[in-house]
Amino acid sequence: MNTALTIAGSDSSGGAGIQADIKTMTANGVFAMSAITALTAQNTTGVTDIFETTPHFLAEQLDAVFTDIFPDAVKIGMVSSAALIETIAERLRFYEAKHIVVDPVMVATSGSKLLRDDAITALTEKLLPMAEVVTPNIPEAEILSGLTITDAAGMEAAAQKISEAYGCAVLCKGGHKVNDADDLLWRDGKAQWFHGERIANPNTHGTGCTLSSAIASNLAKGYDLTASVERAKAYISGCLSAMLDLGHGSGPMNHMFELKSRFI
Ligand SMILES: Nc1ncnc2c1ncn2[C@@H]1O[C@H](COP(=O)(O)OP(=O)(O)O)[C@@H](O)[C@H]1O
Ligand SMILES: Cc1ncc(COP(=O)(O)O)c(N)n1
Repeated sequence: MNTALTIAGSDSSGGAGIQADIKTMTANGVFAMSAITALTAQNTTGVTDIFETTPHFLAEQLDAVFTDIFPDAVKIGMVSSAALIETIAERLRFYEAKHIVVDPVMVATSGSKLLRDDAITALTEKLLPMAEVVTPNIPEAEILSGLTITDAAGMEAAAQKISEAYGCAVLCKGGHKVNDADDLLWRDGKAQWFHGERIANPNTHGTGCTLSSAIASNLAKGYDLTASVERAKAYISGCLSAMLDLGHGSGPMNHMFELKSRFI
């Protein structure tokens, strides 16, 4: 069985973070492992507290995973401090980790901040250069590029700038647009668009976590980046189309929309 590791924060409400990642990897047929960067006290309406793992304990988790079951792909999500980012970069370089997908999580769908301001430089300088692909949403792409994005051309310009600055492919996600949900991949100087029908579902808690984990799962199974993004788009569209409605805020998605288990 192919294996994937998520390095991210725990979401107590189960819709985003480590929990979304493990559900996604499982539904996509890979064995999921985790290294937890922080515990969040969170639900669909917001984050009330964050308890960070120490860099030492994060390194211990990474050592435990890499020395036993080497992951075929790694997804990195919420990492709130520069010290934790540096630990991840150092350990992943040491183990020569393959197929690294970085979701530069900055703000939760509910509006709560998940990255300290002083950690942005560590993220760009240490993690992006190691990434096979980085998956910013539009506000994150604006911060990473320093550009304002108002249309498709703006997504291309920002993705190109980030890609050229840090030497990685960039998938600028279109979930924050109004008319469609088209995502743009900038790789090796070329743009490639992935069409997504906009689904009228207000429950989008965890969409970014889910997409990046689905991409990592597909890379783990041996698909190339284009096929991995295509398959991940189909997966997120399925999760959103299932129209799960839980909680009082922007709720989580249904990862079981196509599972045909006799235990469901
Ligand atoms: N309402 C929607 N309909 C269809 N796809 C969506 C919708 N909202 C988000 N997506 C897709 O979900 C993925 C995550 O996008 P986005 O919401 O922009 O990320 P984030 O959760 O990081 O803010 C992207 O592939 C995006 O196109
Ligand atoms: C622990 C954790 N990690 C990430 C997110 C971002 O979620 P989204 O995928 O909705 O941007 C979150 N809300 N909580």
